[in-house]
Amino acid sequence: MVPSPVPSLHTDKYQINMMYAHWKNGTHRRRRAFDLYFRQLPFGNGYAVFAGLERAVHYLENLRFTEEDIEYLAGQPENYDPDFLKMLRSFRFTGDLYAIPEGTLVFPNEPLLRLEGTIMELQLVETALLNFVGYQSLVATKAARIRHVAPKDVLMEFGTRRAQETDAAVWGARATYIAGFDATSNVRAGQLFGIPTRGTHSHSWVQDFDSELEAFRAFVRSFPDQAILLVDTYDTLKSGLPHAIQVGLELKREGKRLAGVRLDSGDLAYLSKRARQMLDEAGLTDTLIVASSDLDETTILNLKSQGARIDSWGIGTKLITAYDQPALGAVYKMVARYEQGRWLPTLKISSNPEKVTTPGRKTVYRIVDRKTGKARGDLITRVDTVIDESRPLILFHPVHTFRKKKVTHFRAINLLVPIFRDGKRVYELPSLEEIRNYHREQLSLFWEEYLRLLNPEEYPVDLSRDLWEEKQNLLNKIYASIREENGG
Ligand SMILES: Nc1ncnc2c1ncn2[C@@H]1O[C@H](COP(=O)(O)OP(=O)(O)OP(=O)(O)O)[C@@H](O)[C@H]1O
Ligand SMILES: O=P(O)(O)OC[C@H]1O[C@H](OP(=O)(O)OP(=O)(O)O)[C@H](O)[C@@H]1O
Ligand SMILES: O=C(O)c1cccnc1
Repeated sequence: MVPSPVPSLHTDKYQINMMYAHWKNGTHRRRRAFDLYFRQLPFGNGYAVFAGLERAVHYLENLRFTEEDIEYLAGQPENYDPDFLKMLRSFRFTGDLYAIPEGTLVFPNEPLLRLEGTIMELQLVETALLNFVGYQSLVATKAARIRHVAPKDVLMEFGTRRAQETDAAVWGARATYIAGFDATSNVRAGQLFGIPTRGTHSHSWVQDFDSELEAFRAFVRSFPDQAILLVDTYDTLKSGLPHAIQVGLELKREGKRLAGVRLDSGDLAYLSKRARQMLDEAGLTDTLIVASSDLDETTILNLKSQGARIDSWGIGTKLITAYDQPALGAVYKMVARYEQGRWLPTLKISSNPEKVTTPGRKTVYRIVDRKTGKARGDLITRVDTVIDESRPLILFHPVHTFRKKKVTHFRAINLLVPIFRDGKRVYELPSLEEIRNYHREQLSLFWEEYLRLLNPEEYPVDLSRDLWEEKQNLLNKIYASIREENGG
């Protein structure tokens, strides 16, 4: 099922104004190239998980200005020329898109998307693309951190009620599934994407009955074998668990099973250990223990270190809102201009050398050691660079250039694949299951040193020598011309 299209006006006003000014100047058809990337890893993690491509594809494919959009723009104080608005009626995305597949582990400064097209269309789409990729990659990365601390447990995404509105809830749920979550509570996300949906019940279910026992009996009657009973409405150890056990034993006598109990407050380590003991002593050894309540990777890791006996985790607020880092800070920068039949690299200078953009149309190779099957580093090259796998490759750090290494017996995997050519989609979107499996394979390419949660090793992302030199030359040229203009 394809979600409803993203409106073309889901953009910043300045994009429309630049489109208009280009149109007025007759420069709107200039061909340009942009890279979308981020500069810093979120949550102190050693990698990010790329997500957001599927939405970007639907968006670009369906990009249209409706009559209502045009009417709205006509009423704006900018007084757009009616001919410009007329032109928008037939507006379509006509450019090329290259992208890294969803689920890939990605690193700072690598182009995640490269777009080539008219300046007018490439300005328009900037905002929405940053919006999709930034948020979905952030949530996928947060989910990957949680999966890392609970590799074998059942992980359920419970965030919708705390999410930043509807789209964040459903696309966020999808991002968590890519990164290894097992299910979501959001039924619409299940319908749209085929993610398994799960649910227990709330405190109000228990409050709605005269007694907790009656509430539990009524619930399991509707879901024999599947019910998970929330045991903390009154008193977890003295009321909730004894009642759940009583109901569990009644089910057992009928040849059925109490699927689980959910702990939602108190000391989750202590309570889960006691719950396991009480359930086991009653013979309910296959009744699982689910926990929820403000969880994230740090709490889960702590609970595990305390010996918590929790089989399944329901995680909401801190996951869906990327609580400890609410934005990825992705950027979209012009990297090349097509002039007189050739692409000219362009860059944006910053006082911070790490923020100077890398000019030109580029791609990213993942260099994988053939013996160990592990990634040695990523290499950003010019788009037309072909890496000869039969010859040794020298990788060097783009800022600390003395940090070098020689790699032999490797595979060089080009991460950027064509998605659109001349506005036509040339890429078949993989299924969500394929993306999720691919993500798991991606993780196996990396040594644990890059994957650990705390102070991970920095994974090398290097520039090819010619690209590095091109950047230095362009920088020197720009500074020389600034000096000249300022009288040396
Ligand atoms: N043993 C534990 N070690 C570390 N953190 C824990 C442990 N048990 C629970 N927590 C976490 O401590 C926090 C407790 O939250 P809070 O103080 O709101 O209390 P609560 O028990 O959830 O009560 P209520 O839901 O009634 O407000 C939650 O984030 C929970 O995940
Ligand atoms: O804590 P989070 O990670 O955000 O997970 C979702 C929370 O949402 C529910 O609580 P809520 O108080 O909203 O409703 P309830 O009555 O069902 O407990 C649930 O019980 C979890 O505690
Ligand atoms: O199914 C649940 O237990 C659930 C779903 C969403 C939020 N809190 C709990």
